[in-house]
Amino acid sequence: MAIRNVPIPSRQLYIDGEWREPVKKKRIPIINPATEEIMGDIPAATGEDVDIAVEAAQRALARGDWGSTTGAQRAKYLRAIAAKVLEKKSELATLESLDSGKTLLESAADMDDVAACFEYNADLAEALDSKRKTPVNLHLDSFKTYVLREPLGVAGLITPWNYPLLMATWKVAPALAAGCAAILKPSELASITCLELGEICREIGLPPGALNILTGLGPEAGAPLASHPHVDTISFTGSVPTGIKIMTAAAQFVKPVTLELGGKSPIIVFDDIDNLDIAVEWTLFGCFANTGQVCSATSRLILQESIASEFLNRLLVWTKNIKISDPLEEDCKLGPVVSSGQYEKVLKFISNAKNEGATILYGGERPQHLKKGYYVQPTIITDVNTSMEIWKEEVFGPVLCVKTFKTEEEAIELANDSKYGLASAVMSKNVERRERFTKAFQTGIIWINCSQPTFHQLPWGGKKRSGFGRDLGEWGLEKYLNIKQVTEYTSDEPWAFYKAPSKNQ
Ligand SMILES: NC(=O)c1ccc[n+]([C@@H]2O[C@H](COP(=O)([O-])OP(=O)(O)OC[C@H]3O[C@@H](n4cnc5c(N)ncnc54)[C@H](O)[C@@H]3O)[C@@H](O)[C@H]2O)c1
Ligand SMILES: C[N+](C)(C)CCCC=O
Ligand code: NA
Repeated sequence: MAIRNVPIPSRQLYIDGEWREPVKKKRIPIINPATEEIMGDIPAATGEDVDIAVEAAQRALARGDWGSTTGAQRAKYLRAIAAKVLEKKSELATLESLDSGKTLLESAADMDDVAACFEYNADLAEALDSKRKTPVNLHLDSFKTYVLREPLGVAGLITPWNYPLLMATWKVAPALAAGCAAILKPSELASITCLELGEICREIGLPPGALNILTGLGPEAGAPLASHPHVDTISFTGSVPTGIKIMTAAAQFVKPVTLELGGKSPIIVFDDIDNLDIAVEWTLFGCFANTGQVCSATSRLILQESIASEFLNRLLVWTKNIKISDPLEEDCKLGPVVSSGQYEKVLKFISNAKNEGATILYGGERPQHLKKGYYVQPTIITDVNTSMEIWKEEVFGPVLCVKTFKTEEEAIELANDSKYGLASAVMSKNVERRERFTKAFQTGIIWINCSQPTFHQLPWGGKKRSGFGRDLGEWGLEKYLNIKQVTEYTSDEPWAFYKAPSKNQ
């Protein structure tokens, strides 16, 4: 399905329903991580453009064509966006692969997820109409009360590069479903498909200002959004250090934020599993899908000692079978990491692990057959202890570290031995054991006998240093709503708290 040489569209910022050149006219080159070549460029917004976009968003909220819409009306726009994404699926998937290095297979799956997420949020928007005004019965004659669910206002959405259009959609779709006006700031490392979302919004006639898309650098475009006094909420997905900066900036205005940050998630494999190969494949997928650049990657394998050597042997056989190539090649299962910076970072983690005394059981280097591009072999690291960097820090690359355990207590202690708390996986056929682990895991997402399957009906997010708040499901929409209580005094009788003045007073 690949259109191999899809031209890279040259776009401006998408503000107020049209393409606008950034005030400072700056642009950022787009680099193809598979070839290291410059393919085009994206506009670089600054604070001046943020101001213009915020004003456009405020106008959209004040105008009837967006600000007074019902959920059902907004659902029509969301469904039209979903249909356009599917119509342009092969072009968008190819652009996503060219920009981020993800395999075409995964980019195509992302586009299906993007469309499905817009459709799902269209359903939520429709359902919102019946929940817009909810009476609350106090069983009192003198008061009538109800609760209104209203759009919160202007939503700032700041997203990462690992699933460029999908992570944006997890925020754009519910923000629009809720009736907010949104400003999306995608990652400067992969913004092409997010700009194409602007073109889709233009084509389907989304009211001007309802969604604005500002590409640019974090400190120049993201920071002014986070600290803008008229941005009512920030929803962020990205790294912990940036999350801290955003929370600090938002705190100056007591602005609500939700943070979906990184992780170092465990996958525990017990010796009671029925089928070793099935568990091996989930282990690989859990850590090497999207070249390991997944916030929820289960990158710490915690393996029961009794099956460790057999499991690792099988893991090696499967790992050697992974096709590493240009992400547009058929059957490619592992593409390059996103950028030279990420490439250096991943290799540094591997060399630090070696220097700390761990063993590189497999991989650890650039694949021999690929001379250009930011490629790293899928890497398996053993002889790891819990004080090592490789055990504690998120690599965000195809690197799995392994520790063994004897008892359940040991396994759970190792699993929870992390400052992060995004996801955990357990592989076991014992139902009671699985329940014990589900309860004991200190994370927001639990996978049983699998790792990574994600459904847009379910809440997505973590605890501890992985952040707070949820994307997806009905929880993903709630954060874009203002909950307003209305209390009406319905009695004809005076309140009679104060002594009433006499007639001649
Ligand atoms: N929990 C999740 O759902 C999830 C999903 C994807 C990625 N992640 C995490 O994201 C990280 C990788 O993504 P990344 O490198 O793009 O993260 P990042 O924090 O560098 O960048 C994320 C976004 O923030 C912007 N940004 C950077 N500095 C900023 C500032 N000072 N103010 C405002 N915005 C700023 C960037 O331009 C980008 O758009 C990993 O740690 C990963 O775990 C988490
Ligand atoms: C589990 N998914 C679908 C790969 C999405 C992960 C989002 C964070 O990186
Ligand atoms: Na890129």
